[in-house]
Amino acid sequence: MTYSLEVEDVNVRFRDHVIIDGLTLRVENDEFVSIVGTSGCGKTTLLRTIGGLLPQAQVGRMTLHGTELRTPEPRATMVFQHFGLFPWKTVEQNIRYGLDVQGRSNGMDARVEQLLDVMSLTAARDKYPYQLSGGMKQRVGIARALCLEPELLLLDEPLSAVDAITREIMQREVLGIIERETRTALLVTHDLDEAIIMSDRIIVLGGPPARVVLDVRSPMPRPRDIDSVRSHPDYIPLRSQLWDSLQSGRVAA
Ligand SMILES: Nc1ncnc2c1ncn2[C@@H]1O[C@H](COP(=O)(O)OP(=O)(O)OP(=O)(O)O)[C@@H](O)[C@H]1O
Repeated sequence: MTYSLEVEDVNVRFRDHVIIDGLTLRVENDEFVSIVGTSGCGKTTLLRTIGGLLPQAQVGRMTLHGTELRTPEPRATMVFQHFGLFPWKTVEQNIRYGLDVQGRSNGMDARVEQLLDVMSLTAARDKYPYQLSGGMKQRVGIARALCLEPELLLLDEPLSAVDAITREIMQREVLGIIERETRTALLVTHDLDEAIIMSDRIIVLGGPPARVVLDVRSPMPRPRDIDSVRSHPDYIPLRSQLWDSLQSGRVAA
């Protein structure tokens, strides 16, 4: 088994409040894994720990392709729920930001153009965030993360702040991107349908403290598209299984 990400024995507490207590997680190469769970069970805390954003987290072992992961690194890039765009930078400048910080901008013009094109942002390249819709801002956030060509994409409810129609459009786009770019990805979401549509594997967390209630592999093969997933005979049974696990995680918490 080739694991891309290995996280063993994660422990996080905020003061006396234990949020994660000895959780272990492994993600295979190019696997798209969703983490679902009721509000407050520790999903974002787990993602932030993996992204190196929680210095107080204690982790027995955390590696990406065998190399230790401790602090925020371009190898593991996060896309946040609230975009995190710089209001004074244009779309293109926001996408290039990570490259600029790392001094990697030279020679990356083709990559930036490709992402502008893939994200349907070419016509908006000189616009500022205040001139963009929620869905466009989110595409800029995802393009900025992809521009760094991360080995691991950490997605913290990246589609939660957009309306239902934009959300479905974005789901289709992100699915397409993941299929084309084959990235290992961890997605935190509240949305069971989104988890089923996007994922190779779904982990249901209960808690806090966060613990794995269910770890299930999708019966729907890649390449996936929303319509074929929704009409798949295993869609409803899988959704019921996830829902039951969510309830059991909540009751036992
Ligand atoms: N910086 C912090 N300081 C203190 N407590 C925190 C901090 N961050 C998170 N918590 C607490 O840790 C618990 C888990 O929070 P977390 O954001 O990880 O949950 P979540 O499962 O992502 O929730 P949601 O689905 O509502 O976003 C919550 O009780 C929250 O109040």
